Amino acid sequence: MTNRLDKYDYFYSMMGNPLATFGTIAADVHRVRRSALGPFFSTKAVAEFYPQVQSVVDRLIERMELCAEKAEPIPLFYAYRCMTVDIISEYVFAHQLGLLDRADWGKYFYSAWRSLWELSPTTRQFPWMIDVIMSMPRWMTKLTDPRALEVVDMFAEIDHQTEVLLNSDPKTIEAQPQPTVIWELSKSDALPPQEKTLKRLAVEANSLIAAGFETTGGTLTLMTYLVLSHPKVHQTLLAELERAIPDPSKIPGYLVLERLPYLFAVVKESLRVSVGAYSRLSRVNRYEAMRYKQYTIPAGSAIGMSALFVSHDESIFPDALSFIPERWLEPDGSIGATALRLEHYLLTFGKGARGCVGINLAYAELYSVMATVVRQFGTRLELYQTEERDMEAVHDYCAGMTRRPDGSEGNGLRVLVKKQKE
Ligand code: HEM
Repeated sequence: MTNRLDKYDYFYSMMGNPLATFGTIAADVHRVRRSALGPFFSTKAVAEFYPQVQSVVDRLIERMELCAEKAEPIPLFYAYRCMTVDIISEYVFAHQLGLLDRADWGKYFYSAWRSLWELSPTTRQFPWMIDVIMSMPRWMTKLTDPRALEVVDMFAEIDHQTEVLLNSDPKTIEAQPQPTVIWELSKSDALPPQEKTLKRLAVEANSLIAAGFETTGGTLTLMTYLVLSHPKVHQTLLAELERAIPDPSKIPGYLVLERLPYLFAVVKESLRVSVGAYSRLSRVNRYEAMRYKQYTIPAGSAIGMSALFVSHDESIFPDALSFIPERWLEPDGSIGATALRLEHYLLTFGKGARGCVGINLAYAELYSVMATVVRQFGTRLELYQTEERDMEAVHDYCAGMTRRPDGSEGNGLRVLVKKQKE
């Protein structure tokens, strides 16, 4: 069978701009874009960028400490999303969108995005609606839904930052210790000139920020909840981190962290439980018919599968609805053949040519945040008025989404950090 599978344009029309790598429909166009983009998300590239990741995580910790002093609950649902936006925007165009500094923990920003996702089943049927929303004058958008202005303004800000970056002095950009993705793409020999226009690069920047923000923020939210609602897991993880990291202000790089067996198991099991994309990620073979068992699938048919069916398959993950990090480890608690076997069935990042390009960055964030938050706050960290229903994926907007965290449907993840004893 050919591996030239296109994305299914009907399915992706509601969320992917076809100019971006994510939303590219045709396999041959995608191959060119991915080959230019991929190297900036390799293990080596992410390791070079990692100090920036850790510095944003440290800012989160500082803000959490301030809340601890005032005995204020921390809306981690929002805080994690602020952090992931700031990290990915730093990498994409060397300019953080600054959500972590917002007094409201980016609640307004999230609410605007959320409205866009909630519209997505409708815009899939009527894709022209997106263009209508985007081309409305500001006053009309404000009148229709003031929250949508936040999204429209963010798109405009991303276009602006892309332009600022592309007009920067090369010496300033190239003096930075790590590459800046959009800058590097604009200079890439792997892309023809029409792929390096301001318009296309701004769409790519936009798409990278969208792809890297809710996904990683959502996984971190669920993972923190799972750890805190399983006291034995929390204790075991904390004990491992205390042994491996004697000084909590010196968190090692993620390539070191991912070798800590229990942390590794917590991250993998959280990814499995989170599922990622609940929808069937649809593909089309335009070129030839495909065979599945005794069936022939005609060329041009859409096919797809949801990761949910594998991550909840009892024959692979017994007691699949339970959170059991130990299932990833050998009986002696080490990482070995079991992890290798189960990894094959972990579809949260997708697989193959259209699998997640940001997987290494996502892992860097998951390991860094989990190690830092748990090691830093230890047993001072506890859930605050958060219930299982706040974590359930009850909406399928491609990614599974929880109830709105603004009190209208649920409350998201909130934690309390008890004040440090003098
Ligand atoms: C836990 C976090 C993440 C999860 C669960 C996740 C999941 C996925 C999945 C399932 C896909 C395949 C989508 C499809 O087939 O339509 C995908 C693609 C993609 N992801 Fe992620 N992702 C995560 C983090 C990130 C990050 C941090 C970035 C930042 C760059 C990113 C960028 C992308 C891009 C650009 C694609 C499209 C790849 C292509 O078509 O070549 N993701 N992701």
